[in-house]
Amino acid sequence: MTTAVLGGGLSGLSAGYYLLRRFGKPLTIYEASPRVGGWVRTENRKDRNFIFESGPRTIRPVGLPGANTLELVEELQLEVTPIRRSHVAARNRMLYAKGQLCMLPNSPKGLFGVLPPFTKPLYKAILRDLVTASKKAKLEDESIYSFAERRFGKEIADYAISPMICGICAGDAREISVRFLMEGLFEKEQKYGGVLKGALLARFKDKTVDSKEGLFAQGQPKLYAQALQEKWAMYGLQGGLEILPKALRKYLGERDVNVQLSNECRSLTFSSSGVRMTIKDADVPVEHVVSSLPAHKLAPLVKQQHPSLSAQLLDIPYVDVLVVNMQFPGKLLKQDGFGLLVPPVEKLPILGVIFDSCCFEMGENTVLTVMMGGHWFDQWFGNRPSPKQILDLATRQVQQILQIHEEPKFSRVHTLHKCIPQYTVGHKRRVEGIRNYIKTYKLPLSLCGAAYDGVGINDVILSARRQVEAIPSS
Ligand SMILES: Cc1cc2nc3c(=O)[nH]c(=O)nc-3n(C[C@H](O)[C@H](O)[C@H](O)COP(=O)(O)OP(=O)(O)OC[C@H]3O[C@@H](n4cnc5c(N)ncnc54)[C@H](O)[C@@H]3O)c2cc1C
Ligand SMILES: C=CC1=C(C)c2cc3[nH]c(cc4nc(cc5[nH]c(cc1n2)c(C)c5CCC(=O)O)C(CCC(=O)O)=C4C)c(C)c3C=C
Repeated sequence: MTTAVLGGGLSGLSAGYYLLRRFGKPLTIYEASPRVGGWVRTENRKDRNFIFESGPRTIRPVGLPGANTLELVEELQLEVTPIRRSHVAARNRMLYAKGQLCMLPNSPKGLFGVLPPFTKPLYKAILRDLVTASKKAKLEDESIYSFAERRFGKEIADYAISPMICGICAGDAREISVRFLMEGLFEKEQKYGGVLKGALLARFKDKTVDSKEGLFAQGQPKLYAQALQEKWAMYGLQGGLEILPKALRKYLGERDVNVQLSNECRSLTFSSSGVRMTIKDADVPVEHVVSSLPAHKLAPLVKQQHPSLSAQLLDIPYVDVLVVNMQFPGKLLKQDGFGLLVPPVEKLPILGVIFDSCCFEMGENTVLTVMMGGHWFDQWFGNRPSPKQILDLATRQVQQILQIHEEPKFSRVHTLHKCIPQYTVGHKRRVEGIRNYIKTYKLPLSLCGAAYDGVGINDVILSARRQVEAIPSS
């Protein structure tokens, strides 16, 4: 079978890896930009012993998706930097709320005291779940905010769930589907009438990889077993996360997979014998195409032949994020940790700050990443401020929140346009609709990537694997 992949981000490169394993060659990956990696981008200042990440920096070694990524990392022989559960970056997560830095509880003991910004001990929210009946009419979906408010109260929805959603998709919890992060809990609530019961059941699941999934023929990956044994909370890669797409590209190139950079796909035309891709101005036929493109980028490619599919793809919204990396000489943080999130009820112009130099060894540097915009991009940045204005704003916020009064010595401002999809209420149905359309019209097209089956690195790699495994053999 001749196959091609659209997009050389992590999902597209992973699709290439799994396609090579399943169908062999010929195989070509078409990437519009002059580099691989998509949103994964590292600036490694080896000369000064620090790293700036404009996209992701850590991966969670959790469950089947986590094990799957570790299998790939092992195959590519990459060096990981584990962050164990005992590490300060795993233990200390903060909120900036009500004018102060607040440490989130990191042990069951923390549930019994009154920890600002909360005004009641957190165990009371759990009790509330136990005594609150679920809605009489069964729900198919709802926002994660309304679910949390219903089960645990408004304070939890505002100060725990909403900032968490900012730290995963820069989105507004009032719009994001409960199925995005809490599908299991939501379904158990719908079935049993309570989340706690569901949570208890979920604790027994997912500790080990379910061999029934049939993903790992040789047993669970060694690195995953090590991560479980050593209690990793998350991990990075030595040299930064961009090492992963670069290593995938090298692996594929060494096996004669054609990775064509600066080769944008401009349209797709399907027929009974396969699909014709317009790559730049050339017409390229293949039997099957795997698209890892963001949904809004795939939509125009299919619009002429399949306007309804195109419209459904455009129904998946995206948001813009501003990322400001800053380096300061010396150790300046008063409190180490992973970073802080700002609950949207605070109405501040930032979503949060990541303390990169606490997560990873960066010598005598303080490296911070300030993230802004997301769902609230237009509200704060609709007047398109200059990079200098954005840097000044981020620097003032760092001064105010972290009491760091120096100016950063090195900095970078990135505007990430439409970088993260929003799984708004009804997302699961929308994705089913898109895939049903493809099935009904027997289009030789598979969809993977952040638009559909999860926005994290683990999700996009696993989605590539599952989509490749589901391609019918001709
Ligand atoms: C700020 C930020 C922080 C994040 N932090 C984390 C984190 O800590 N942990 C985590 O697990 N995940 C994190 N993520 C999510 C993670 O980065 C993404 O899920 C992942 O990188 C998405 O990969 P992808 O391949 O699906 O998409 P993309 O990276 O968007 O790749 C798609 C590729 O397709 C190319 N393309 C577009 N149009 C065309 C065309 N017509 N023809 C050919 N090529 C085309 C693009 O140039 C791009 O290279 C973060 C994301 C962001 C934005
Ligand atoms: C502490 C501050 C954080 C900020 C600010 C932040 C911004 C931010 N994050 C994403 C996308 C993702 N982040 C993910 C994981 C993740 N993010 C933070 C913290 C901040 N993120 C933490 C502590 C973690 C690890 C999660 C954990 O251990 O519980 C992920 C992956 C989620 C997964 O399923 O593994 C994504 C995706 C964006 C777009 C963003 C911009 C504001």
